[in-house]
Amino acid sequence: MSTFSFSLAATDGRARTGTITTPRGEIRTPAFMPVGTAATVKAMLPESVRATGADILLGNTYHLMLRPTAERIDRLGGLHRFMNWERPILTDSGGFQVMSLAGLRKLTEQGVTFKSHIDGSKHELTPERSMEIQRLLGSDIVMCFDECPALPAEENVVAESMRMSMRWAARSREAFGDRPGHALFGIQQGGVTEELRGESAEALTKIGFDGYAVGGLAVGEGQEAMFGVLDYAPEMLPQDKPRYLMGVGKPDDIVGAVARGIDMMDCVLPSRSGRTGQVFTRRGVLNIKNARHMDDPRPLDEACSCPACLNYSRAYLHHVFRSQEIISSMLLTWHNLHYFQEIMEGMRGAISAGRFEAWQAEFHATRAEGDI
Ligand SMILES: Nc1nc2cc3nc(NCCc4ccc(CCO)cc4)[nH]c3cc2c(=O)[nH]1
Ligand SMILES: [Zn+2]
Repeated sequence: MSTFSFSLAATDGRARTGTITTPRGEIRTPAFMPVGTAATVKAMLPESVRATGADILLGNTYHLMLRPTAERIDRLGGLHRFMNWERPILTDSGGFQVMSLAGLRKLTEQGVTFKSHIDGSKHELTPERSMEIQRLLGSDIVMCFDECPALPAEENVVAESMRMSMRWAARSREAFGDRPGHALFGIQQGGVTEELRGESAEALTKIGFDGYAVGGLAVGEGQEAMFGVLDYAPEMLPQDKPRYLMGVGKPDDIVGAVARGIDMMDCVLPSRSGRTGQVFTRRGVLNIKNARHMDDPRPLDEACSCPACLNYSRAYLHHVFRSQEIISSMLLTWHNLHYFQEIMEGMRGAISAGRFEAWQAEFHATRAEGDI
């Protein structure tokens, strides 16, 4: 079947569970997307990413346009072939990464020009160019080209930025064209101001998209302010389309977002923190570099079935981390991604069974404070 569709299976309060069907496979929601920025989920083989339970991963327009370029990936058969991941890929549109990574940026109504953080070469991103890059990559879910204002920002600055992003959303939609089996997602902006979030949701719904992201969050506002926006923003978006919260987050951010109606999320946290020794478990967070693990024969998490927990002790993981051995990044990343997917699977089951409240209570109860 060469179409893209979303079907809701059950709801429990504001939480939802369902399936996104794409020509490259199904995505079970709520879904967590591992981040594969430079055509790899760092320290993981694609088959290992799949083994953690991921149905879809995220790629980045900004990084791939700079190196190896979208044209080269297209000539080599597209991003799926290039990175040996044949399941769905969502690509971010580049604007956010330009503002957080590139040098010498110039932002106009047309788009943004910038210098590569890799070699200083000059580049331009516009809604039209971002759509072309994501088409060359072969992305299954394409994100509109938007502008995410850095916080803190005055409300009038947020309003003007949001309105430009809405004009760019229309240009993105126009440039995307008609591509059966491929989806284009709009991105809601508006900071932490309910009226602006409503104006953005109205503008996007009028243009019409296959899914809708809540953008402009996880930019330093903190969990309380983020949840405050999520208390109203997701439900401003069409209820029959997937709702994607960009850049989130810690386990308790993810659970709180699903409880407020979010269907998809992505975050570098499990992979990036795995490389710094930070391990997420159902009883809280530990850092394997701490000397207290040096003689500990226990696994990271007695209840975890990932390869790190089945076959290695904390003592070993402490040793290879301290020794800066490559296997350290492999095992800790695998464990963290496995744990994040286990949270998603737990929520999908709980929402289906109408017991999400109880599941949330259990999730919060088992998280000890401090050392575990
Ligand atoms: N197109 C688009 N993309 C986005 C990506 C985002 N990513 C975030 N937050 C990521 C925050 C984040 C950054 C680093 C780490 C690792 C810490 O060790 C964790 C979270 N917010 C975001 C907002 C947008 C947005 O409006 N538009
Ligand atoms: Zn594990």
